[in-house]
This record gives sequence, structure tokens and C-alpha cells, in this order.
Amino acid sequence: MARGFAAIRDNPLGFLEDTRRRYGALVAFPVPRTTALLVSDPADVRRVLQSGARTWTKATVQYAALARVTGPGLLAVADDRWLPRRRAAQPAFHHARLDAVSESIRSAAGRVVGEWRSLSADGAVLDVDALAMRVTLDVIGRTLFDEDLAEVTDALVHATDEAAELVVAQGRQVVPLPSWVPTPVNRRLRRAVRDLDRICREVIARRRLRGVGASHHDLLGLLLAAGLPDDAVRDELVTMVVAGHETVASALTWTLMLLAEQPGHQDRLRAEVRATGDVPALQLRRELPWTRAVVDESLRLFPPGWVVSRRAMAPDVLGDRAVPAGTIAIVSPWLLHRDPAAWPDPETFDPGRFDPGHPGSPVSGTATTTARADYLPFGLGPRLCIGRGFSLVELTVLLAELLRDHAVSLPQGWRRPEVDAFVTLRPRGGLRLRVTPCAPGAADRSQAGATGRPAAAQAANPPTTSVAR
Ligand code: HEM
Repeated sequence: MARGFAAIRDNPLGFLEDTRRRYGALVAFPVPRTTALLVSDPADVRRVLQSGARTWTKATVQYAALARVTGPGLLAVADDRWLPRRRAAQPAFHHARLDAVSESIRSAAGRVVGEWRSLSADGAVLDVDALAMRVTLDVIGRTLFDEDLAEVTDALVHATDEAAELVVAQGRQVVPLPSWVPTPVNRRLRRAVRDLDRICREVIARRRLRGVGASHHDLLGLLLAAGLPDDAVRDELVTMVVAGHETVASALTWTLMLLAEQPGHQDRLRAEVRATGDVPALQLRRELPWTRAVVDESLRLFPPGWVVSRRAMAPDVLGDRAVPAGTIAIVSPWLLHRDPAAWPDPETFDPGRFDPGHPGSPVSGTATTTARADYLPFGLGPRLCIGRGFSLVELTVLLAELLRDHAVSLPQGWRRPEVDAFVTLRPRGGLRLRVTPCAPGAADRSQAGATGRPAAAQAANPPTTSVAR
């Protein structure tokens, strides 16, 4: 058993893959006193996350640990406080707001591109993971708390990221000790949560002082205007940072790596972006279908939320197996997204799978990417990520802005970094790519895209039958 715990701690993705391969789509983990199932059959996944969502709740160790940082915020809450909180936060993520959000995203990307303008023609090798963390921090600060709070965003996000990592570190201890035991991790966690409380109290007090006026359409303003008490507003602010910062940064980092590994796909993206101006948020899939497909495919290979869990509050049936109340279900998007039964040649980065014209594409016909139980980067069912639309816009616009006039390529001696599965999926030791200026027109002239046709020709004739955002 101790060896089993060590394997989970040291290489959780490898452990999940090995378990799935050896024992099949519904496997019981040897956990004392609890039935814990690894659920990998799409029909069972749908039961747990969607049709049986009233039975399968978030009353799990994973979310209880998270709640030490976020309180009963939207992500961790496991009881009937969830629905009113979801309703209070929803307006901040409304489609109509996404255009304003795109502007903030363009400004954040513009700052990075501004720095890149001083690069020589050979470019430079940069840690794009650090860059992704920085640019997504900028975005979250601008969109959740408005610019007047920019200077506290840094402190808030730092304390939140630290607290979330400590929670995961604690969960990985072979013999977890209760939170009151003064281990170094518990002490650091308590300090990080105290910092969070203080920063949030200050932020909320400052905003109240200035008046919860109609001019503030950021999340903070909307939560205060919805009449939520300060404690609940604090929980949601921290939740949005936990859920919305590192996730997007992780996705951006891996996407840049995949595009550096596949220059043809990158050139096609650049040609598509250059053939359009600033695209309104709601038109992104139609106007930039390849760029959106790149995002979808990257989220398939590297889903930042690589595992989710639920607990059965009543007996249920999964497959042909009766499961007792109290059963824990572990669902791993990482596993589902790499299942060869659903995804032929699953390890290959092929955005064409998400081309709306591609047969069997998850975005063809009337299907959307939220309809499949074997593709769930944002979850499934009522607890689907509230930031899904926001993130897809953010990733698409960031890629478009960053790669319009710059290329990423593999530095000499390149080896893919190990994937650390922690809060999200992160490259161990960072991810260093060469960033090079790329004169407008160069890619269009010299490069062939993924299908072998010149990139500009592909961009000029994009697939047009898209339905999903
Ligand atoms: C690429 C980026 C993102 C990924 C991959 C992602 C992934 C997920 C997943 C898998 C869930 C479901 C968890 C479960 O069912 O147990 C979730 C829920 C959630 N996400 Fe995201 N997320 C992303 C970005 C964001 C952003 C930008 C925000 C907000 C600013 C956000 C806020 C939330 C919240 C509040 C929930 C809980 C929703 C509820 O239960 O009602 N996420 N996310």
C-alpha cells in the first residue's frame, strides 16, 4: 500500500494510466474503509457528472482540502449553497461581457509583444511558462478586479497560488496529518490563508468606500452589487483566482510547446490571424477556426484540470456494478482524452480533429464540445466550468496576439519537460522556447500548412460549418 501511495505521489498521471491499462474502465482503488473508483467509461462519467449529479456531489477530500483556501466558494461548495452562488457570479461571465474581456486580453498580450519588439532577428530563448503565468495574471487582474486594484492583484494571486499548492502538497503526504498539527506545510498554509483574508478584506473595503457603483462591471463589483456578504465575496474572489489563473496559464504554455513542435500548424494559425482583424469574441470560432481548433486540441492533450472527484450520497449503479452510498468516483480528463477508442492516434497533436468539417469532430453538426463525455477539459453537467467561454476567448486571443508577428520554435537540444500534475499540469523546471520576430508575409510565402496547402490558401478558405463557441 505504501508503495501505491508513493506511486500516486511521484507520478500520478503514470499511475492513472497504468491502472486504467491493467484493470479496465471501472477500477476500485485499495483505499481503506471507502470504495474509491476510477471511472473511465464515458457512460459512467456522464452518470457521475451529469445525469446523476444530485447523487454524486463534491463532498470529497479533494474539495474539502480546497475549501480550506477558498471557503465554500463556487468551485468547492458541496451543498445547496451552490445554486445561489452560481447565479450571483453568472453575470460576470455573460457572453455580452466577453468583448470587453477581449480588449483587456489584447492589452495584456500587447505588453508582452511590446517587450518582444526589442528581440534581434535570431530571437531569444525564453521561459514561456513564466510568461504565461505573468500574462494570465495581468488578464485576471484586469477582468476580475478592474484596473484600480492592479497593485493588489499580484499579492492576492501569489498568496492564492501558494495556498493551493500547499493544499495539494498536503494531500500527497503519505500519512496526512490533521490541519491543526503544526507541520511546516500546515504552518505555511495557515499563513497564506491569513494573507488572503487580509488582502481580500482590504480590496472589498476599498471598493465599498468608492461606492459599489454601476461603473464597476468586474466580478468584484457584480458580487457586491448582488448583495453577497463580505465573507462570500472573499470566497468567490479567491475561487476565481484558484480556478482561473494557473489553469489558463498551463493551457497557454502547453499550446505554445505543441505549436513549436509542429511549425506547420503554427504557420497556418499565423496566416489565419493575419488574414483577419480584431475579431469580436462571439465570432472567434467562425473567424479563426484553426486557432480555436488548436486550443481545443491542446486542451485535449493537456487538460489543466486533470482529475475531478465526486462522492455518492446514495446507492447508485455504474456499468453493471451496484455502488454503495459514500463511494468516491475519480474521473480523469487526462485519461479520457487519451483513450484510443475515442481518439485515434491519441498522442498526436492534430487540431484537424476539431475542424468543424472533420467527420466525427466534436464540433460538427449540432454537437458542441460540451456534449461529449470523453472530452471534458471544463468538466460536464451542472458543475461545468463557469469560466469556459472566458478561457476559450482568452486562449484564442492570446495566441492570436502573441503569434501574429512572432514565432516559437524548439531550442537546440530540446527535450520535452516532464509533466508535473499538481494543481494543474505544469512543465517541470519551466518550458524554454525560442521566440523570434517574424515579418508579416513570411509565413504566408514560405510555409505549407498542416494539409500541405500554402497556409494563406487554407486561411482564405476556412471551414465554415462551425456551431460551437
Ligand atoms: C483553461 C482554463 C480552465 C480549465 C481547463 C478549467 C477547468 C475546470 C473544470 C474541469 C471544472 C469542473 C470541476 C469539477 O467538475 O469538479 C471547472 C469548474 C470551475 N471553474 Fe474552471 N477552468 C478554467 C478556467 C476558469 C476560469 C478562467 C475561471 C474563472 C475566472 C474558472 C472558474 C471555475 C469555477 C468557479 C468552477 C466551479 C463551477 C461550479 O461548480 O459551478 N475556470 N473548471
